[in-house]
Amino acid sequence: MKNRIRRTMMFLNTQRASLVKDPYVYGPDCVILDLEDAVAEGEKDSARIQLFNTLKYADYHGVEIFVRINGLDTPYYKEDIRASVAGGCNGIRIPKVEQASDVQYVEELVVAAEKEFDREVGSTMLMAALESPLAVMNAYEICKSSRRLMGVALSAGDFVRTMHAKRTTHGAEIFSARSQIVLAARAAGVMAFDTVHTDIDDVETLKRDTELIRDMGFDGKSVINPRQIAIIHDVFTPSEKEIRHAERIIIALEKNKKKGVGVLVVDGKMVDVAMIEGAKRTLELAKASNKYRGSLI
Ligand SMILES: CC(=O)SCCNC(=O)CCNC(=O)[C@H](O)C(C)(C)COP(=O)(O)OP(=O)(O)OC[C@H]1O[C@@H](n2cnc3c(N)ncnc32)[C@H](O)[C@@H]1OP(=O)(O)O
Ligand SMILES: O=C([O-])CC(=O)C(=O)O
Ligand SMILES: [Mg+2]
Repeated sequence: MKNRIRRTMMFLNTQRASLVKDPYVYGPDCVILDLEDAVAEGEKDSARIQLFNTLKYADYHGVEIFVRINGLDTPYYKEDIRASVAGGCNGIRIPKVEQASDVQYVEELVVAAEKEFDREVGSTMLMAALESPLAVMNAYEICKSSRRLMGVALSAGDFVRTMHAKRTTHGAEIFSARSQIVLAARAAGVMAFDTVHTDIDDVETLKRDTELIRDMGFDGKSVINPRQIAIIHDVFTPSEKEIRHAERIIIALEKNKKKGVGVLVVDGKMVDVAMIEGAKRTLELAKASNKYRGSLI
């Protein structure tokens, strides 16, 4: 499904059997089985075999599975795509996408693999990681490149490297990339994901960064460690007050639509039809966190 709640997408090293067997226990919204940078150069083939077996035989209890394939400048990506599609992953995350044609090229290989392995053509989603200045400049074209493209992600490690910038805790070096990516994604109607936070013990920065990207309009964040999941989900969970306010907006707007009234006051604030989408999203996020059981007051 192209649109659903995806607050966390947790990377794991496909080389390590202890990681791939049951990552769903940590409760991420999605996992990313990584064949790219987490896997050592000499282990690419064995990681791919482990990937296929995991996709085929492990039960992830409904947690969505993406595979990060190796880059299009490596000898590995074609076999990575075949193994991912043959195993039946939900989607492929393409690293270091620079232009729309990179996505379209991968799509051609995915179609061929879907036919080869009797998968429904069109069933494998794609997402693109934007990891360079050129990729960020081309963000809108990339977001519009394919009907299969579910979303785009900022990858700050490689972005900062290719910008000759320095990764900081205040994040000024990635602010323009974040802005451009979330704008492009929203304009194209796809989802936007923020980068990983590599300092696992720095909970304060992770929390602050997540609040920032939530307020900018991002849908979620890439994650490298299970300890980061609850922190991010917590930031994306609306408060009781926000839930009740969202409910009152929906009820009031529905009621007044019938009467031909477009603008009204709820909890002392002006609301109009433009706010209904935000209110519904608040309830979706509340449901995802098990904080809401559909009471509508
Ligand atoms: C810049 C990029 O490209 S990022 C994307 C590529 N990088 C990755 O995929 C790395 C993913 N993360 C990891 O491999 C690990 O979290 C590390 C190496 C960073 C740290 O590992 P650890 O020091 O073991 O972390 P920690 O002590 O918090 O682990 C706690 C438990 O969670 C497990 N765990 C840690 N990370 C993950 C993960 N990403 N997915 C699933 N399980 C994990 C550990 O195996 C451990 O399990 P155990 O208690 O049964 O032994
Ligand atoms: O996709 C990510 O967030 C991780 C990554 O590759 C990077 O930071 O370069
Ligand atoms: Mg990278």
